[in-house]
Amino acid sequence: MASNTPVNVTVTGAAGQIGYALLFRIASGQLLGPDTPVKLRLLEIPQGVKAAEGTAMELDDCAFPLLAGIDIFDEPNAGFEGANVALLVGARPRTAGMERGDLLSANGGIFKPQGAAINAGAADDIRVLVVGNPANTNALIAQQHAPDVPAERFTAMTRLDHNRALSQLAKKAGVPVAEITRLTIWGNHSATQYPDIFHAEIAGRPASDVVADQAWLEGDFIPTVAKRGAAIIAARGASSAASAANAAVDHVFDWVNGTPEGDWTSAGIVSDGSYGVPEGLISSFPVRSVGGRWEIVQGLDVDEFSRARIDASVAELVEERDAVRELGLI
Ligand SMILES: NC(=O)C1=CN([C@@H]2O[C@H](COP(=O)(O)OP(=O)(O)OC[C@H]3O[C@@H](n4cnc5c(N)ncnc54)[C@H](O)[C@@H]3O)[C@@H](O)[C@H]2O)C=CC1
Ligand SMILES: O=C([O-])CC(=O)C(=O)O
Repeated sequence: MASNTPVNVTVTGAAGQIGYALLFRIASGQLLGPDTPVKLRLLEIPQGVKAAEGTAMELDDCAFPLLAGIDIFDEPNAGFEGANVALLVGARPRTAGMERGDLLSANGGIFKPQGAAINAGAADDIRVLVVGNPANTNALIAQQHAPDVPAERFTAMTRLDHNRALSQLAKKAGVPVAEITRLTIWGNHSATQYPDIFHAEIAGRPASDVVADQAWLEGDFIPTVAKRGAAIIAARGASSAASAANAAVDHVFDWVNGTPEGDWTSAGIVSDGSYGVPEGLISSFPVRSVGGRWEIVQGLDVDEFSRARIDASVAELVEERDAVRELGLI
């Protein structure tokens, strides 16, 4: 994507806590690389515009050489006009005691008009990352309302789960994060997600040999990663923000620039039926980014232990899809 023409990056929920952690990193060049100028298009609800203006003032004050402009909108058609990258962050965050299912109707309505606006006015090469929860199903709603945009351009963020899993496994194995490859998050960005270490490698050796601790895997690793969002809320009194922004940067950077040779990452992408995930659902898979497109890593053995966990998370995605269908959101 490197060129002198600025890339239009639309960020919804720009005045929120993830927005505040994200915008400065985009403007500094971390989203698209150090040679790509960006124009920011901040989309907020009317009550959020003033705070977004304040953030825009601070962005100005950073004098980022790659920041070619900032515009602020309170209407989706204007916000997504000409967008090359859209980060759909704006949504209602989960508060203590609330499960993602509760959020479906509160947030579903936001993503229908945003999908339609992307369909109407975004650039031909638009890439969409949905961060706002429930991310997979919100991405599905937006995608369903953008029939002229290739479905593969709509993705949901499970990179934060992936990074959390990397960090937990690195701690257990006593190795730097950089030595771990081929981890996978399967399914939904929710407590049913399945962080899978059975294909992961630690310095080139199977992670399950290096760790070889089934009790830790089942009783510690999987629940720690899957419930990390709730643990952060309990500790911080607010949901993950800087780590979520970091994961969004990682996701888009890899999508545009490719995943490292020999490794893969995790992203919620539209299923083509691989690994028994019903076609059309937006589910997390092991993915490589090649030539600017996500590809599902094929041919991995899925044993009974993994199969049951993938199936449980996918079943939740099916339930969410059916629920938003009933609400008339897709
Ligand atoms: N996928 C993931 O890994 C993660 C997802 N999240 C989710 O990200 C979302 C945002 O989180 P925070 O920034 O902490 O929330 P926040 O409440 O601090 O900010 C949300 C912002 O979105 C704005 N907004 C609401 N509706 C909008 C609309 N229709 N158009 C444009 N802007 C709109 C609000 O005015 C607010 O400024 C939440 O849904 C949260 O659950 C959070 C962490 C990780
Ligand atoms: O759990 C939440 O509500 C926020 C979130 O998605 C996460 O931190 O993974």
